[in-house]
Amino acid sequence: MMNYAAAGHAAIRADDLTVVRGRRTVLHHLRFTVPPGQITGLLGPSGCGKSTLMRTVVGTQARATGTLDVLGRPAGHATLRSRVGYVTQAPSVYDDLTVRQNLEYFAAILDPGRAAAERRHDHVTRAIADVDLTRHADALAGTLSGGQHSRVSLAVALLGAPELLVLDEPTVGLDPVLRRDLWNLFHALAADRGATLLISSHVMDEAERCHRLLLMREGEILADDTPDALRTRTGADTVEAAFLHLVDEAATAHRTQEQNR
Ligand SMILES: Nc1ncnc2c1ncn2[C@@H]1O[C@H](COP(=O)(O)OP(=O)(O)OP(=O)(O)O)[C@@H](O)[C@H]1O
Repeated sequence: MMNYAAAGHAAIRADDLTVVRGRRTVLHHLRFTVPPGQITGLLGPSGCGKSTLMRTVVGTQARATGTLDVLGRPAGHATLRSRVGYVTQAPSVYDDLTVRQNLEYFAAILDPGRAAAERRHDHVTRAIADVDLTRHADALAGTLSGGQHSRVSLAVALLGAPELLVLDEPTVGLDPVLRRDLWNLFHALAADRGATLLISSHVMDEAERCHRLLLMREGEILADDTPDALRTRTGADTVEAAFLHLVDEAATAHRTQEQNR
């Protein structure tokens, strides 16, 4: 896993990325990079295009134009399947299987065949331990609490030790203790395994926990920077205040442009 990060390439590189859904252009000519081995937060209000961008990164979004390279390959390339883990907002965990059975099921899809049985067993055991569900490994997923349930989805994404983890609002609905524990896990994955994490949230205080931020609004990227640099640049105390400052700045620039036409 460390090789890609060590080579110093961007984990994700977008240039002129545009995505159309239905009749609407949802992402407009995006250009950004996501560095390897770090946590990049994708933040912005509901409906700004975060999930669409994540779907495009993992290759499940149709009608994307421009360039989008993921771990050095075009997004959605077959070889990325085991290198990218993805947790959606609507996780696909089977409630009538135990935690371990769920993981075994997905591990068998990812790494099939009898010869891989031992490796699969190790990956499953490790993924369950990573999300701190070892004590619940034999519980039916349907009997778990909301927080435990979302950690099963995360464990599925961790199978096979992916180099890039794309997590769509992983902490939504979790209590503060679980949120903190999950963020600690995200940091450990980046620091100890060199994983790259792209994590969306519309909770601005989570921004402070990221190494870098992509701030989005209405399908555009308002800023691509570190939390510190954003606060310094805008003279704001918090990332939330910095975001609001950038929104106002963009609105003023837009009005000026319109007037000069
Ligand atoms: N299937 C679709 N057809 C047309 N437009 C869509 C479709 N799905 C989403 N959209 C639109 O695309 C825009 C971006 O949606 P997206 O789900 O990416 O936003 P988001 O930032 O992830 O929102 P949230 O934080 O609420 O999940 C929204 O305006 C939404 O209405």
